Amino acid sequence: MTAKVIDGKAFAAEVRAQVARHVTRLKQENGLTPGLAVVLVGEDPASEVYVRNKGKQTVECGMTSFEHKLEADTSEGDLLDLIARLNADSAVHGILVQLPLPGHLNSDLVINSIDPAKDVDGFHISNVGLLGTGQKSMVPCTPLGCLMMLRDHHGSLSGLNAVVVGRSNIVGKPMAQLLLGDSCTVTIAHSRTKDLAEVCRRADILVAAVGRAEMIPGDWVKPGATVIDVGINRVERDGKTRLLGDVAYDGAAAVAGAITPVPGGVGPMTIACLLANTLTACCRANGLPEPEGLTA
Ligand SMILES: NC(=O)C1=CN([C@@H]2O[C@H](COP(=O)(O)OP(=O)(O)OC[C@H]3O[C@@H](n4cnc5c(N)ncnc54)[C@H](OP(=O)(O)O)[C@@H]3O)[C@@H](O)[C@H]2O)C=CC1
Ligand SMILES: Nc1nc(=O)c2c([nH]1)NC[C@@H]1CN(c3ccc(C(=O)N[C@@H](CCC(=O)O)C(=O)O)cc3)C=[N+]21
Repeated sequence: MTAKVIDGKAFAAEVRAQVARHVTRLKQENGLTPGLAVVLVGEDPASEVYVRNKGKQTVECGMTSFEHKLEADTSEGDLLDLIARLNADSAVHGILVQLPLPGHLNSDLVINSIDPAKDVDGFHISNVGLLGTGQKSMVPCTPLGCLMMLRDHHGSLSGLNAVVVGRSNIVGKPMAQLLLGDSCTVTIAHSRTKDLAEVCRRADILVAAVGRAEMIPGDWVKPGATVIDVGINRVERDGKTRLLGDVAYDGAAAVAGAITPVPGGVGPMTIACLLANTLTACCRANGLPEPEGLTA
């Protein structure tokens, strides 16, 4: 079997077009322009590329982008002051603080200082709790993008065996919650999991969010399974920097039913979902109906 390639780049372009249509209507009918503030502390080349892409796509969707680049040695107090100003700013509907933060900053404290209604990453403890109890929340962008692609491919996910490799707060855990919400039988695997190969082979849906280039070989994939590769690993090969997923793509694509590539899979969907969340936050803040199909 040769897997169907799930084209995250094309899917993301559709999501952004949908967001842009809603933004046009919000402007015309309600005089509102959704605004997204991105805060980057310190210099990390990969983060800067990501932040620049986000800013560009935010503007292309008709929204306002506010970028705040702070020195690596910014104090926690100064960062919390900035977040307080963004919380109070009615032109800002979404706030994203790029992670990881430099070591001297307490990221839990920083994230939990964001107004949960503006927490478009869905990392605030209130949003985590709401998601875990099946209540309306802000849903983390990467897992939301994965869920959209899975629903599109499968229709219903009910009763499928899903294995999520990785248990981080930003990908693995919220991904597992969303899959459970769609009635999958969910296993969360991690670095202490015994016989990971065997666990993976049971998966109808295999989500890899580890951060180790090509650690999941093709023979861990159940024939016909859907493989979602969240990993973004920069690797030097033949003197060039290449982007590799957590899954050994060629081997997995030979047995899977469907697979997301890296690049061009989950990454573009993450940014599209960030814009969708900003639109959703703007609608909620103004008591307007939420856009359909753009939330979990
Ligand atoms: N495409 C996108 O939009 C995004 C991509 N990413 C990428 O996804 C990947 C994961 O990110 P993130 O969740 O933040 O990473 P973290 O480092 O926070 O978490 C990695 C997880 O993988 C587990 N793990 C590590 N080694 C193994 C192993 N040998 N076997 C099984 N599990 C293992 C860890 O287990 P333990 O808890 O036991 O240590 C941990 O739970 C990275 O490549 C990152 O760049 C991240 C965010 C967005
Ligand atoms: N508060 C916070 N929220 C995040 O969502 C967040 C974060 N911090 N820190 C870093 C990770 C990583 N992440 C990516 C998003 C898009 C691509 C992406 O668009 N990738 C392209 C390739 C881009 C390239 O060429 O480098 C692709 O996969 O096709 C990658 C990675 C979001 N993260």
